[in-house]
Amino acid sequence: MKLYDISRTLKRGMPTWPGDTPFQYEVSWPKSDSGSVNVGKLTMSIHTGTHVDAPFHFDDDGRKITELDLNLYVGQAKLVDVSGLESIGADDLAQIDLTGITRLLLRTSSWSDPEQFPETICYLRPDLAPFLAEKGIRLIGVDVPSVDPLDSKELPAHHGLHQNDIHILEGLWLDDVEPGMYELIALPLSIVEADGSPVRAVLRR
Ligand SMILES: Nc1ccccc1C(=O)C[C@H](N)C(=O)O
Ligand SMILES: [Zn+2]
Ligand SMILES: [Zn+2]
Repeated sequence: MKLYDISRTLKRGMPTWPGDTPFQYEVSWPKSDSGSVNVGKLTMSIHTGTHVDAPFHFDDDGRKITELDLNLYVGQAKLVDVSGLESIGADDLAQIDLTGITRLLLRTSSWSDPEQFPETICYLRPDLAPFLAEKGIRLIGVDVPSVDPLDSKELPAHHGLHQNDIHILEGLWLDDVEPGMYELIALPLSIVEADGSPVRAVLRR
């Protein structure tokens, strides 16, 4: 069965949130020194590329990544194209059949240059979270670095999704997949205390 990779490749120089830790991978202990192996070292912000936000990211009392239900990151998902919208609210999804859908992936196509951090993105309006919760959705995935506007400090979409028990997956790469139903696999790493985790996200028909 074909796997569609919907993750962004992690590499030096890749875009990160302004002021955040740059991504770096290096062989910190080369074979010539260790005598047997090359040993790599990774430095990165958790919010680089394709990643899961844990509630602790935006709420000091929120759950950490190891406390989240793994079942939400594996299973049936619907990929919907909402390209061309400035933001997404309940009205924009009213015509889409979401019955029985637990995981919803939104292709906004609003991060035009993947080599640069975007200046503006399509964001989720506050009325979306209660609407999705009512439909039974527990996980939302987007192809942008945030579900809120990039200059937002209050983060209404993050908080609204959290209040409605909807988990957040950000920075997906959805350009190479057709809208439709898939199996999603996007498991966060088990990092104690962490506010999120990078994921390798894939879809399977
Ligand atoms: N990495 C950051 C560094 C500084 C300020 C914000 C961030 C974020 O990642 C927030 C964003 N709203 C997010 O979706 O997770
Ligand atoms: Zn994030
Ligand atoms: Zn976020």
